[in-house]
Amino acid sequence: MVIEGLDGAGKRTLADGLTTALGAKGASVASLAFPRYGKSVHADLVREALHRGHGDLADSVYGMAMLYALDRSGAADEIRALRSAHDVVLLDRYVASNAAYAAARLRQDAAGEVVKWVWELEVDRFGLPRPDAHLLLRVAPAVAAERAERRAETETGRERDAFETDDGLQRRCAAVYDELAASGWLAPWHVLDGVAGVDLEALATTLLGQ
Ligand SMILES: Nc1ncnc2c1ncn2[C@@H]1O[C@H](COP(=O)(O)OP(=O)(O)O)[C@@H](O)[C@H]1O
Ligand SMILES: Cc1cn([C@H]2C[C@H](O)[C@@H](COP(=O)(O)OP(=O)(O)O)O2)c(=O)[nH]c1=O
Repeated sequence: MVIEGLDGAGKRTLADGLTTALGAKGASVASLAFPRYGKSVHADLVREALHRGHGDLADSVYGMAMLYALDRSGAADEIRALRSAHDVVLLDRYVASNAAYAAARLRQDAAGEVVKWVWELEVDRFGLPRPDAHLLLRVAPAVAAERAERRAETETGRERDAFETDDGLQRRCAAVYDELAASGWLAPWHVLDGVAGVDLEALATTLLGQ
């Protein structure tokens, strides 16, 4: 089960809440967040590039997308193992993040070239496990930006990065996410209203009933 959405949408908060709600129903839950900072060299390079390290690396849409994909590729076996050991595996961001952000950066839509490239690279070539479903935590870009900014003020080590401070990118990314959800890209999508709030108990029941 993959949670997707803009920076600051509340994905980590949802993952924590859902883990508790699923656990209360007796389900065993494992979770993993991408990029795997501190666990994969590719993820650490991403973070450094987003904070202006490594020269002009962050300017390359395909270069950055390749690093995110390599991080996931290194986790493929772990995901498979978690899947066989747990009822639910919750992933905070996955392949669709690459599709949404790369398309938004290149001003393409969900039918564009880079979204196809992401699929060919990560699904066809790297053989990453396909999710059963996506949860799109949908909030207006302005709300996500405000939450990310507040988090940056209160949590150390969470300074907003090059993508998070780019309002235009976040707006275009929201539009691509909506298109990916509407087309059922890679797996079915459930759209959640991240402003009204999510009924965790009802969501846990729905997910376990699938
Ligand atoms: N439903 C919500 N209402 C208000 N604030 C929220 C909500 N969900 C998360 N937040 C806050 O917004 C910030 C970003 O949430 P987080 O879960 O870290 O987002 P993400 O993982 O999508 O970047 C955090 O400070 C969090 O406490
Ligand atoms: C996982 C992933 C993230 N991203 C982007 C989304 C975010 O703007 C950025 C960092 O990921 P994020 O999960 O938001 O990390 P942080 O803990 O720093 O908030 O990387 C991609 O472009 N492709 C991907 O595959």
